[in-house]
Amino acid sequence: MRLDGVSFRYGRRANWVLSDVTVDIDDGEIVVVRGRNGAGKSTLLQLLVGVLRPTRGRILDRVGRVGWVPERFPADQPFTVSRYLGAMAALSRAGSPEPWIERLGLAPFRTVKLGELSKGTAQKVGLAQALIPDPDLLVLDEPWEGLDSAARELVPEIVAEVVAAGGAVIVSDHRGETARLPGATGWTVEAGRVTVDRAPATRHAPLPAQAAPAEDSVPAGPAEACVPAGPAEASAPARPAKIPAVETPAAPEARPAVRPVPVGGAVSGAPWLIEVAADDGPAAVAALRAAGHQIIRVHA
Ligand SMILES: Nc1ncnc2c1ncn2[C@@H]1O[C@H](COP(=O)(O)OP(=O)(O)OP(=O)(O)O)[C@@H](O)[C@H]1O
Repeated sequence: MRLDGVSFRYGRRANWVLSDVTVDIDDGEIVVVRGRNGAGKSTLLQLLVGVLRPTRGRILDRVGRVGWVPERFPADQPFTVSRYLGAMAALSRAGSPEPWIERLGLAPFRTVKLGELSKGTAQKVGLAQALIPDPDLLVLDEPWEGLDSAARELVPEIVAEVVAAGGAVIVSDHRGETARLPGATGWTVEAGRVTVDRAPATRHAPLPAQAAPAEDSVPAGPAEACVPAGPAEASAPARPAKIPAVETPAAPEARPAVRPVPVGGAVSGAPWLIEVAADDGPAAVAALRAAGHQIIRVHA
C-alpha cells in the first residue's frame, strides 16, 4: 500500500496537517509512527484506514481487510459487549468473536453495555473489533493507552501474529512503548512531512506460499505439546496459539542446534527454513518472533 504525494487539511482555510507525503507499507511490515502531540499521526493513520480522504495525492494498492483501533474507542453505543462484537463479526463475515472475547479478558463483561465500561476495557473491545476480521492491515492508534498490564503484554504478541500471517501493522506511539516492537520501520511525522527510518534487516516479509505452510495449518498433536494453550486459545482456531510474552529479544533457548534447510531449492535470495531445538518451546517461539522471524511449525 502506498501514499503517493498525499497532502491533507481539515478544511479549506485550515493549515495543512500533511504535505506531499509519499510512503509505502508492505505485507508483513511493522511501522511505528512517532511525532509530537498534534503532529498528524492520527490523521495519517485515518488516511491509511480510509476514514479520511487525501485533499491532494492518492492512496494506491489498498489492502482488503483493515482493522482499526482509534485513539479513543467510541463507547457511547447502545450495545452490550457481546452484541457489539457479534455484530462486528457478522458485518465482516468473520466467525465468532468468542476467541477474542476470551483472549482479551472480556468474558466477564459480555452483558455490560459499552458506555458502562472502564476506559481500558473499552479499549480492549476496540482491539477485539479490529482483530475479528483477521485484518490484512492492522492500524493501532496509541494501542497501549488505558490498557492494563496483561493486555499491554498481549499487543506485541498480537502484532507478531498478524505479521506472521502476512499482514501489515502500523502503530502510533508517543510514549515510547514501541520498544516492545523490535524490527519495526519508523515513520516520524514533523512539520507535515514523514521521514522513514527503514532497516532492511528487520523486515518481516512472509515466506512464499509454496515454501511456507501457514502457521494455522500446523497439524494437531505433538505441535500443541510445545505451546500450552489456555481455555482462550483452545477456542481460538482462527489464530495461532497464544505464546507467553517474553521481554528478552533472544532467549538462550532459541539459539542451540540450528540446522539450516534451504526453502524451495535454495534459490538465491529465497528465505531459509531453519529448525531450532529448544528446551523451552514457547519462550523460543516468542523470542524468535520478537526478533522478526516467522514461525512455521512447532513440534515436540
Ligand atoms: N477533526 C479535526 N478537525 C480539525 N482539525 C483536526 C481534527 N483532527 C485533528 N485536527 C488537527 O490536526 C492536527 C493533527 O492532529 P492529529 O490528531 O492527527 O495529531 P497527532 O499527532 O495524532 O496528535 P496526538 O499525539 O495528540 O494524538 C492537529 O493540529 C489537530 O488539532
